[in-house]
Amino acid sequence: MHSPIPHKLDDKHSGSPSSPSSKRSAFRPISKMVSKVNHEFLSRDPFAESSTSSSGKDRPIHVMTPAKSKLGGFFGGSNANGNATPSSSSRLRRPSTTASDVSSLASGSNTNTSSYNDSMGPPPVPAPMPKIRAGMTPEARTRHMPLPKPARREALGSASNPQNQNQGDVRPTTMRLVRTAQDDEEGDGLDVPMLSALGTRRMEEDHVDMGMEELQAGLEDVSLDAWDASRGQDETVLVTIRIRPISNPSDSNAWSTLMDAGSSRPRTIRLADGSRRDWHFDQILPTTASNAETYLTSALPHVRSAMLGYNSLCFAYGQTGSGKSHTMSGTSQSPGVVPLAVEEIFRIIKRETTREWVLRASYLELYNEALGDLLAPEGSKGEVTILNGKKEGEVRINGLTEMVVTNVGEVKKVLNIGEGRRRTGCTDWNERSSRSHSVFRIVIESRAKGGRDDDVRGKNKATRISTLSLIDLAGSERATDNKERNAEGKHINQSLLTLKNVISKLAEQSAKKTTGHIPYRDSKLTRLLQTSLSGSARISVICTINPAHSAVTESQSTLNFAAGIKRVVLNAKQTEVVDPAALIQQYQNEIAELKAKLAARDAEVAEVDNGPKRTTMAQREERDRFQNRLSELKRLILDSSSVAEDEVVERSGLARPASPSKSSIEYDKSTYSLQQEAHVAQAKVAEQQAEIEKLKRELALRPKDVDGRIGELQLQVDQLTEMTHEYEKNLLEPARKLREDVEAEWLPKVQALEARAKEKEIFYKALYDSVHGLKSENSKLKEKNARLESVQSEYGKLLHDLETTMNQENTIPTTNSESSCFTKNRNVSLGSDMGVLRPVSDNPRIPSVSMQSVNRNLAIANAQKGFGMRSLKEDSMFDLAKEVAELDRGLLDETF
Ligand SMILES: Nc1ncnc2c1ncn2[C@@H]1O[C@H](COP(=O)(O)OP(=O)(O)OP(=O)(O)O)[C@@H](O)[C@H]1O
Repeated sequence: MHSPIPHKLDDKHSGSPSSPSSKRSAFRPISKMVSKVNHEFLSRDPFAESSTSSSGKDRPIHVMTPAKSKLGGFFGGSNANGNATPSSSSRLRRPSTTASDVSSLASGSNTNTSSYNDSMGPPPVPAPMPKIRAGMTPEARTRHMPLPKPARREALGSASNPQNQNQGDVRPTTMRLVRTAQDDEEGDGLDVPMLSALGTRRMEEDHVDMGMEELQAGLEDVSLDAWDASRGQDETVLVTIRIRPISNPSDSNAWSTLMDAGSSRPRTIRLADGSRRDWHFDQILPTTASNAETYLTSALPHVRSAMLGYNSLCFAYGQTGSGKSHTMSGTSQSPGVVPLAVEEIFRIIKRETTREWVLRASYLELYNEALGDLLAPEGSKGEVTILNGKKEGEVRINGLTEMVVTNVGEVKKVLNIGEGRRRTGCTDWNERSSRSHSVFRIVIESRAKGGRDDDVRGKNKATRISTLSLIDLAGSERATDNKERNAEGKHINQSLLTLKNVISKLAEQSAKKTTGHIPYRDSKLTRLLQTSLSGSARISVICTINPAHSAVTESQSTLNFAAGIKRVVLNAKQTEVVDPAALIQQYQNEIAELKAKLAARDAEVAEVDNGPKRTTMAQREERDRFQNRLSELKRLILDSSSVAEDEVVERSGLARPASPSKSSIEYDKSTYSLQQEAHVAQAKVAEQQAEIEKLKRELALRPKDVDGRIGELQLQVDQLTEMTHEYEKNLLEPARKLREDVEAEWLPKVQALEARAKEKEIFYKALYDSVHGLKSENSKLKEKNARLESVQSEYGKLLHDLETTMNQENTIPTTNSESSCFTKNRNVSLGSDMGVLRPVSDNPRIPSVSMQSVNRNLAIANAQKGFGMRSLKEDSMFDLAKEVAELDRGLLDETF
């Protein structure tokens, strides 16, 4: 298989061919400039105002000046030399595809079913599945169609009105919103035709026929020119909304879609919560739409347009993680717009038998406001710059590598190289988020085959030159904690914001039919798209939205952008020019020259030597060179026979190596030429055989190498493990020693201190207990003392009372013996002569009554109570005396 031929764009021929042998210009590294960026991407939505202000303006108005409409350049046909003749640029109609489209798209992912049900659970992950046609019955339609709210809507008619009733339906299938005066006052922000003008049905079925079969059938056997002729005049951007499947199973679809009467696909979208704002677009693809369906409805017309000579642009726009890359690139199971478009290109080449083609592909990215060539040769800097084109508003790219491609496999190579170099990163929202805007571009040159000799030399032959640009924009996003992601995010948001501003201004000018300054230069993205956006390309925008409730704000912003770009009017022209700089022209010139040289050489040899056998080695080598170059050039110019039958039929074409291309056989070649060709072919076969053998040998050696390498790596791992152990040992040993020393020195001290502390604690406890005991004893003593005092005072009182009583009664029965005994023992006597009980003492200094003596006397008296000489008062005195004695004794005991 041949590799794509690199072809460098220089600043003289941006988008136009330069000699394949021309040297590549110098490269410089992709700059990683980080400029200050407006963080308010999501909040600053230029459409938020314009959409509300343009309420009721339902038709876009073309305002492009003729000069602008003819712009060429990077996305607008860089080879256009100004002689482009305006063709019947026409209103965009939905095309259909051929039978081969049908078969190729029917592989697995091309389901023919769609879901619009808000309340549905998560849709199935796209996977190969049989094609199901699940159209609604009229009954089902009727069952699911909600009745309009009475205050806002009224059915266009009732079941009794046959005008509003489909055959077989029991309810009207059309309804309309009635615009009330209140609506007009409030302004509902609608920038699209009111539903009243459209007649819509809310779709709640699980699966709806997307009309793919009709679409495909309609394109069958229709030539490109016939298809183009069937299109109308005016053209706007084809705007598709694609709702990705719900990723969180517990979430539900925040959006609902409505089907217009007579349309096979929904065109109106609104929030499922019933809010009044509707957005209206060319088509809305539900969560179940496959990549193939997306491609057929949204990109196929633009691929066809590009093959017809119209510059065409298809890009995906949407919040990060909403499915842009899935839509544009897809997977091997479900290829996206880019691989399907590539297949379509070769399918068309195969079908259009009257034309020949040259294709060249390039791939660039815009990362942090710096352009990078994704196909730049290894080691080169890949410097890419945007320059002004020949005409006002036209831009061209300088320094971009272009590969001449001849089959699907070569394009796959180009894509793989570019994809491999593209920057992606993990964000909070997308594990493999595109961190740059990427532009995959194919320049398509074609012209009619055959013609007069001078035509073959290309003098008078018109060439169609156009560019198909397929763009995967990076997604708008919020700030994160990651610095690098944030810096990238700022640049992404800045460029998308500028894109929004530019679209908003273009839409405004379209509506007002004015011209004015458009800030294309505010970002490289808009500068890159300038030629296309200014009207000279057919544009399709696939706006992807995430149906989650948490993403509603971002989705609304995306829908506003989509509504804005829908209002931009285009005026793309078919570029068919006589351009000597066209690559196909240069190739044809070179082929003609080589043919002439070879013919002259053959004639020379025949004349001199009458046969090829006598030619010199140098002559033979020169001839081989001519012949090889001729073969190579013929290979690069494609026609119907260049595309192998099986190359474009299978949907998985991109996943397998491309088949070798068939070159046309020339029956008028001389025997010598054929011999030479056979010789070259044999040499090539031998060379390839040697290469195969070499590869086989390498392959045979490989397991050993792998084992050896594994062994080496294992050794390294062991060494590293050992090093780690050593390191740990060395690092931990001093710490351990230090700990031991410190412990040895301080442990006894600490223990002694702890023991002392414990002793002190015990001592303090004992002290505390004894103080506590003393305190309590003290308080008891105080109590007893108080009681003693009270007893004493009572005793005194009683004594006093006794004395008083005795004085009054004057009689205490005593005997002489008793009183003498009493007197004798205690120096106290009871003077019987006086008749009163009073202390009697020999010592006149002894007080008359002493506590102790009385006590003793009374005790004695008590002992003598058997004599019966005491009165009642004496008894109580005895008791008291007894008590006092006890107290006395107690006090004495406690004291000692
Ligand atoms: N229609 C869809 N069907 C199935 N899976 C989808 C669909 N859309 C998106 N996805 C999945 O969602 C994830 C994010 O999608 P994708 O990378 O395409 O988002 P993005 O918009 O390109 O994000 P970013 O701007 O961050 O690059 C991927 O795993 C992708 O496979």
